[in-house]
Amino acid sequence: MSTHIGAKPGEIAERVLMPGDPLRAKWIAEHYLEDAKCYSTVRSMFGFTGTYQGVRLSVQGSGMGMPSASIYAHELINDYGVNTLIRVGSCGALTESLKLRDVVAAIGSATDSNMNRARFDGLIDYAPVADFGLLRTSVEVAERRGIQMRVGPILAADAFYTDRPDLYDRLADYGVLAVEMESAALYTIAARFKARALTILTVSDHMKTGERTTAEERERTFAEMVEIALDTAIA
Ligand SMILES: O=P(O)(O)O[C@H]1O[C@H](CO)[C@@H](O)[C@H]1O
Ligand SMILES: O=c1cc[nH]c(=O)[nH]1
Repeated sequence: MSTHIGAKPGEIAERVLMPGDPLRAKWIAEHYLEDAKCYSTVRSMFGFTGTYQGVRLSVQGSGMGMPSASIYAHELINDYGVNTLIRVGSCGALTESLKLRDVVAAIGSATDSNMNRARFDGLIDYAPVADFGLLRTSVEVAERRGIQMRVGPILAADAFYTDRPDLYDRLADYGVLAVEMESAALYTIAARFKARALTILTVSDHMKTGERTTAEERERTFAEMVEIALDTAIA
């Protein structure tokens, strides 16, 4: 096992879906994978491997925020040979052009995290971006499935609760669609270790209208996003 994942060598597939919520990982495994086997319960951050349409695939919870997601992305790639990571998460919409439950693919990720500033000695504003091939495939899959998926930049924020909603409005002026808490770290770590990464999100909260989904919906009802991610992962 690695420091935070209790799998034996070979128990994790090369392609992994990564929700923040470990119970969403369980739900995805139970609903979409055949012969799903739980390979890790360390910290209750569940991971499962099974097959989807005959292709071996894993689902691993990553927790909330960039420090947690960084640990799982790092260990999946470096300790288990994972080469494809697709985050399936929830997000807050920053623009009225998005509705609750819309699906968003993150082409790039702005961030207020200090992790990349530290990585580049505060001298470079590194631009974390999605793998182009995965992004293109996800767009094709969404079109094929008749799902309207928005593609654009998002914000990966360190804090869920903000004192500066004015900055969300300013980001929206610059085309940033939504806020979540992991994508910048995921894209950066994947780039560093030559893996492919993509973030697909469902709008669970709306910053402009105040609407929100329930915790149960966040765990279970993001099927369109999950199905796009599964088809993209095995393409
Ligand atoms: O639904 P998940 O994947 O956890 O993603 C979002 O939800 C959490 C906050 O509620 C953060 O992890 C954020 O990125
Ligand atoms: O990070 C997140 C995730 C969902 N909704 C938000 O407002 N923020």
